[in-house]
Amino acid sequence: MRVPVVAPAGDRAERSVARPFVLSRPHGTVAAEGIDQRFDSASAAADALRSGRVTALTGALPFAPGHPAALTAPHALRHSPAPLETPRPSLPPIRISTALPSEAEHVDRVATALRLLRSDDSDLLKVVLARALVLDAERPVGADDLLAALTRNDPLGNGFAVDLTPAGDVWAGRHLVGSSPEVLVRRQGDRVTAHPLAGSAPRHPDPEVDRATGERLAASAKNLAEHAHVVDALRAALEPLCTDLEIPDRPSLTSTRQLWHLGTPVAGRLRDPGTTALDLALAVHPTPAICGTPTAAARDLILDLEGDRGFYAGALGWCDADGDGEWMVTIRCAVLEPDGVTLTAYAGGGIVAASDPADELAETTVKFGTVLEALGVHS
Ligand SMILES: C=C(O[C@H]1C=CC=C(C(=O)O)[C@@H]1O)C(=O)O
Repeated sequence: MRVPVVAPAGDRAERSVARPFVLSRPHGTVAAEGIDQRFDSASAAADALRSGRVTALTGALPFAPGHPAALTAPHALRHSPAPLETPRPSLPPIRISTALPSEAEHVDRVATALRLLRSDDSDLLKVVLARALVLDAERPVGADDLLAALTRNDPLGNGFAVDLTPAGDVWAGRHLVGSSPEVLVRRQGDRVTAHPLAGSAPRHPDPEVDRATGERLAASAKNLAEHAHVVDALRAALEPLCTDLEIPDRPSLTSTRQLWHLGTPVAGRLRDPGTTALDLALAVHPTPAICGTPTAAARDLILDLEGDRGFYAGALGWCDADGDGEWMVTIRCAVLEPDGVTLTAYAGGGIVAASDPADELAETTVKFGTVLEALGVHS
């Protein structure tokens, strides 16, 4: 999957979100107001926060290390204690124009990954492969309207919009929008929490079938194996940074409007109060929920098969002067081009030795539902 490059439109400013960052969550909304400084380097931004040169950071981290981040030090960080409440936006008709790659090519890529996962010559245990859909809106749409549509369509009020301009010229005027159900890491004082998700099944309109589907997922050896990689990686990344790490032995069921997931609530206490939420996000990213195991082998295969993912499968969030903050895994999302009419939506799924290519394709189709349903796109 290559991120399409579209020439910036002259009237970009009119359509950019007034706020460079908004994250709506069930427990509250955080919005950035004004821009003091922009960073394309996460480590430079983390240093600036630690030294007190900036008082807060918001934005997005890319999937691949070394690629530009899109971080903003805002004038102010506004907190409100509820999910974003907005009037229903009036969106133009939006249609799917292109699948990147084609469905057949995605199936081929999964088959390639399976050959490695099943080979004695490879140490690959899990890899998350993704595909993209390019969407065309009939007339220009603003990131704020997409944020409103995504947040209103999520039963819990999850939604985000991030201005990607700090990442440099190619990203100027582009916005990342979505509704992620997955908390990468959250810090409140010395309390650290995370809620990794991996393992999926589609929801069903019939409540009995729906419940049975969830129960089957909770007992599925293939999905439990897929999930265990994520929990193991989080434990390894958080243990040096936390005491009293509590991780249940088995995942529990969690759901979105479109999917059941296996999720594990993780909690611990910070060893060093100087470790910020951004430091924690950089320590745990990329988890095997969006990359794989071992990390380097999975990332190399992803970059080889898909090309640059940009900000899909990265992280987005905020961090304040106390070091508190929340970072979400960048999934169930799309990038809006500066022209306001072109969107690229992304969906991926974890592949393990027991995966089936056709099922994996179907899983990505269901995952696209989060963005497509919210925007009224019919495929
Ligand atoms: C990579 C995605 O989802 C992740 C999060 C939950 C379940 C997943 C799965 O079952 O494969 C993925 O790990 C995505 O939505 O693009």
